[in-house]
Amino acid sequence: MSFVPTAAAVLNSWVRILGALEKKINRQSFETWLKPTRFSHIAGRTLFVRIPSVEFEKVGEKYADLIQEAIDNLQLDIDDVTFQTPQQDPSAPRVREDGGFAPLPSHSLNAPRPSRPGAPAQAGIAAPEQARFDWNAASQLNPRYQFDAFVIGSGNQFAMAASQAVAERPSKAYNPLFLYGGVGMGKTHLMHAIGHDVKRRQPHASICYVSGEKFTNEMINSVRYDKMTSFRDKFRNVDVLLIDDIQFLAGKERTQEEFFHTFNTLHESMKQIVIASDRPPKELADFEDRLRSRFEWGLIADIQPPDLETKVAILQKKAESEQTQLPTDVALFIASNVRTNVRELEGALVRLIAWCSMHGVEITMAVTQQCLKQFIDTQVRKITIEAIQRAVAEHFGMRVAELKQKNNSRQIVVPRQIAMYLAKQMTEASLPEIGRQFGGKHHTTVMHSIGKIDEQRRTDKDLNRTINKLMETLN
Ligand SMILES: Nc1ncnc2c1ncn2[C@@H]1O[C@H](COP(=O)(O)OP(=O)(O)OP(=O)(O)O)[C@@H](O)[C@H]1O
Repeated sequence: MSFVPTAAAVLNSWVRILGALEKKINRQSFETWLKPTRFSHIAGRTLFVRIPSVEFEKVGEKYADLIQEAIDNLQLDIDDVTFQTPQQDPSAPRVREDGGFAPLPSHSLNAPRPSRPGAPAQAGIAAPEQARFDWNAASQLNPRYQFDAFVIGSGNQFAMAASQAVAERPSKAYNPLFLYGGVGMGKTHLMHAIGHDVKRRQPHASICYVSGEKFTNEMINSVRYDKMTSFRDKFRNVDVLLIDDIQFLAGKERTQEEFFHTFNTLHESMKQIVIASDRPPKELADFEDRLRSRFEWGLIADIQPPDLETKVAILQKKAESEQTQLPTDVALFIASNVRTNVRELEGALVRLIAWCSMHGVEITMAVTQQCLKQFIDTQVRKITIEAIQRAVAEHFGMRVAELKQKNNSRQIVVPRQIAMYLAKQMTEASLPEIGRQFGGKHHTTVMHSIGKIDEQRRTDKDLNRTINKLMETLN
């Protein structure tokens, strides 16, 4: 079997190159030109490195020979190294001159603002004596969701770095931090990890983790039983508010209104807010603009599905925490057969471990294939054009029938083209068949739509993200 590099090995490639360069370059040059650079991602055999500003572009030229030498010596599978500023790679965090990350908007969003009447005047973490809801006693934090249990891969390293920065400097690094990504990608894990980490550094901090659904239900009950004062007191007096699945608030005007004030109070008193969602702020349909725009005040970090190496590393880490020996070929087999959802990946492993312990057998490839057969078979179930249409319509907040109409307004055309593209990618339907299922479109129209999305996807990051997300949902 060929060697599969671990996620850590892939991720650390730039760190390892830097390690080699550090030995060859004088200290001052290294500190000035190389230390502020960061690994960004790897695409194919190109390593992308983030640089704080265009001045750093010359790093590539200046140290080209030494970089190449390091790549050769370290036997890395890299043909090219590209240096990009955050502007060239807008999904990346900005890097300050001191090497830390700065918020995307250039003006400081974390500067103290005048307090609103009634808002706690003091910034930072308040003293423990303050009368408030006891979030410690009610702790919602899962002890397993810690930073060191989180496996870093190219799809989540940005979100991880941002979460760690927030945990280290609550309300000063990025406020709010908005994490988004598909189902089971680790958003909740990162939020809890932030909570644990803040708590470790500042034991008196009150950390509130709440889902959008729970926030809504508590609010409804408080209205019903005339307890709005204590509801407000509870959520507006925390040091760190971690609110998960914010998309649940879609269309719930009163809850949004309440959350808007909670957000303002906390932000103005320099308390940290972390929000998780299944989509970026601008795709949150049925949300008030004033809320959506606030979500964009700090830093937005997405989590992309894990690649194969990351999936293998996650499995190995989970097996380790269960004190189970997981052979590499088995880890690879599970990682390649279970699609992108980490929760399902874990589910497969838990099932395998339980099965082997019940039958008193070692984990081998044969046993794994037998035990996970049904699990894997359901994974490869067929995806239909109807399912694609439903997913696309739901994502864009429209009706399936609209995708099939003769309406050529932009709001309809783009989702329709995306749906046709997905139909081609994810089903075996022919172009005429796809055309038929979209209200009788000619196959050349279908071909044109697919070509258009295929091309745009390469340059339009948001579109690419939307497509990845839809594929993930459908899988
Ligand atoms: N990179 C990772 N390393 C280790 N475990 C991970 C990673 N990503 C996800 N997990 C694990 O996968 C499971 C699902 O993650 P989590 O609940 O955080 O996902 P989510 O993005 O919040 O999903 P949802 O949108 O369904 O709430 C958790 O057990 C989590 O620990």
